[in-house]
Amino acid sequence: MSLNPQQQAAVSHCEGPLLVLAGAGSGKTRVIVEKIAHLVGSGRYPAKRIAAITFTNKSAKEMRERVAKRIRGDAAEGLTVSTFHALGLRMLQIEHERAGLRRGFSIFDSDDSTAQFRDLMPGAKPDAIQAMQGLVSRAKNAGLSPEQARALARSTPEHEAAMIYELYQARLAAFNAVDFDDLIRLPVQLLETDAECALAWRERIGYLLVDECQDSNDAQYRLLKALAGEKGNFTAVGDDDQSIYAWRGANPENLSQMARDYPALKVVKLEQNYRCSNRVLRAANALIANNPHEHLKTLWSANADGERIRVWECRDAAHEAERVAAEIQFVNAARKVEWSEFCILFRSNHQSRALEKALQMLRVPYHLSGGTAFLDRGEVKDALAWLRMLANPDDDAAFLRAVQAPGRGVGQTTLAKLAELSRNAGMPMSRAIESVGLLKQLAPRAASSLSGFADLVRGLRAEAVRLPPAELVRVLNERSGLLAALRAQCKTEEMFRIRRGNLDELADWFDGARGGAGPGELAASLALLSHADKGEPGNQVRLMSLHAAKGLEFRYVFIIGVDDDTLPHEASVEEGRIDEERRLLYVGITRAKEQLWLSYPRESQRWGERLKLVPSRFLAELPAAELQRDGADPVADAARKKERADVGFAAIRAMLES
Ligand SMILES: Nc1ncnc2c1ncn2[C@@H]1O[C@H](COP(=O)(O)OP(=O)(O)OP(=O)(O)O)[C@@H](O)[C@H]1O
Ligand SMILES: [Mg+2]
Repeated sequence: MSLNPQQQAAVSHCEGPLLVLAGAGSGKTRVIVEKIAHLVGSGRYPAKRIAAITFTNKSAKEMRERVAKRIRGDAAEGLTVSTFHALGLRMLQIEHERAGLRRGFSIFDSDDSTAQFRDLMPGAKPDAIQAMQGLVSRAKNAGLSPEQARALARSTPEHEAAMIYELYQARLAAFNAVDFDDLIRLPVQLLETDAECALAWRERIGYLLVDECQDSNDAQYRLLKALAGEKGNFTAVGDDDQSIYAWRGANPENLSQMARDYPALKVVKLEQNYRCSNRVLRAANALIANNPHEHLKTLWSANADGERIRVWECRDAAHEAERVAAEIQFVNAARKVEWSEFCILFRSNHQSRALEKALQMLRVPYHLSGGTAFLDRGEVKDALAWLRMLANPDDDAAFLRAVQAPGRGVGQTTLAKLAELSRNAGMPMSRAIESVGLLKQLAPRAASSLSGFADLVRGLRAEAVRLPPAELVRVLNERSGLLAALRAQCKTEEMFRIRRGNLDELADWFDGARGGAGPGELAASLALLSHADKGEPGNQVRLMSLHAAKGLEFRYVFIIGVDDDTLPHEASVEEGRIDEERRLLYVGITRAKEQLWLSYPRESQRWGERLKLVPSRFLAELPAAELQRDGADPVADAARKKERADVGFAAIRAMLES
């Protein structure tokens, strides 16, 4: 597979900033991989001075594997391939002192943050709390410090938000903790204000490559700029038609801002799509042409036309799921296709339920990304809270979770009182319980329970120094009482086996993590793993959301729920964000290499009532010549039916014979 001339130009341009702006499947990610190989191979940069930024941990892993295949031996050693957040975390771990943090600092997940906001806004409704949290997060992603936010505030709500931001940040500092947004904001602030530090990092990272650049937010773009410096030794690749994270603060404008910030920016466009069948590509082109464009980039493909896109109208979601499952089983048997070559995409996670049921019924093996939310499991969160507390005595949020997992007869009133006493004494809660004088002010039963807890924590802290992290997790699960509580909680042995499995998986993960890192650092990097990244799918049909499918490709792709309530999502319609929904479908369609199915239910159940659905408005934007609708071609339908029946019988015969 040789590179085309434009790709070659992108790979060999090594001095100064480069932006590759191109549509789906045109080889942008491939350019990044080849470029890393080129930079290392030509001796311009050793691998340890190169950092490639990807959008998810999953794509980071994939890129690492692709690079390992391209570069032989240990020449790739020390290469950084990570997400913006993981890079920010590493920077903070190295620069913790400059950033005002102590070793072992914690990362607050959004639940931890919400709890803080709730506390700072007593009596406020959940909606108001969520809105405030969003506002503060937006300020952080715009790279503002609390002081800057205050200076910029114009209205009363803005003043209020700036004030809450300041209080929230003070809490984080007291807990020796950062939140996800800080993982980018703090490194940016460091690099922008500390010239010496910036210089050191530019020395450390000589060349930067950023994939999926259209989905970076302002703070991430600033991190890129601060790391790349004025010379701008970077390669960014992106596609404004695939910007699907505006709701999370992504700003595709950064792509044009880049041209203003770097007058020397070289822009390379790629126009050949290597991924999709021609029909799929023509459909995708036609769809996205409905969005406003400065420059419409039309992709072409030398691939075969392929089969027409099937459009299915189904009775309801259950019927839709059954048809999809049956079709997959049919294609798998008839064309000898591996399960892992199929992918089913949906707009919202709840849509996977009907699919799972249908796939289970037909015994089709599948892997659901995101849905299992390993890190959201109560027992895993409990164990992580324990680890956080052991590594960071200042982390009150972790303390509060751990002291109640399992419950030890310490009620909310006592905990509130303890919080107050420790605040007055100027120490974190996990230290306050070491003080006999302080405990005396609590009810005797609770005090004795807390003092027992303090002994337990002291003992485990000693183990934490001694034991390898994975071993620590195992010891912790036993001694903390987490396992025993889990056993008592589970109604069946089977249930206990599954949930205990989650804890084992956590220990395994620590086993596999890079050597030398302490439990605190590991807990921090684990907090960064998005759910979609956990668990290795085998030879299984993939189920995932359209958002999670970005950058991936599959031979056979099904997109379900292409109705006018789901895609475009009704909330987006109300808020006038149709263009982003169209991009989302564009991303979905362009995942397909060989064949694509689009389906929608005629009705759905909502709050116990039947709701009539109409096909998505986007279906009307696809060229009719590329589609094959249900019932539109009776002859073809009949032929397929017969073929399917034959294969069906063959499958049953095979089953009976085996
Ligand atoms: N010059 C080439 N010759 C043959 N195949 C290629 C070439 N360039 C890329 N490909 C293949 O095309 C497919 C799409 O490439 P890649 O994933 O890099 O595209 P992309 O632009 O990153 O897509 P997306 O926008 O979806 O992220 C891959 O299977 C890749 O191996
Ligand atoms: Mg890509």
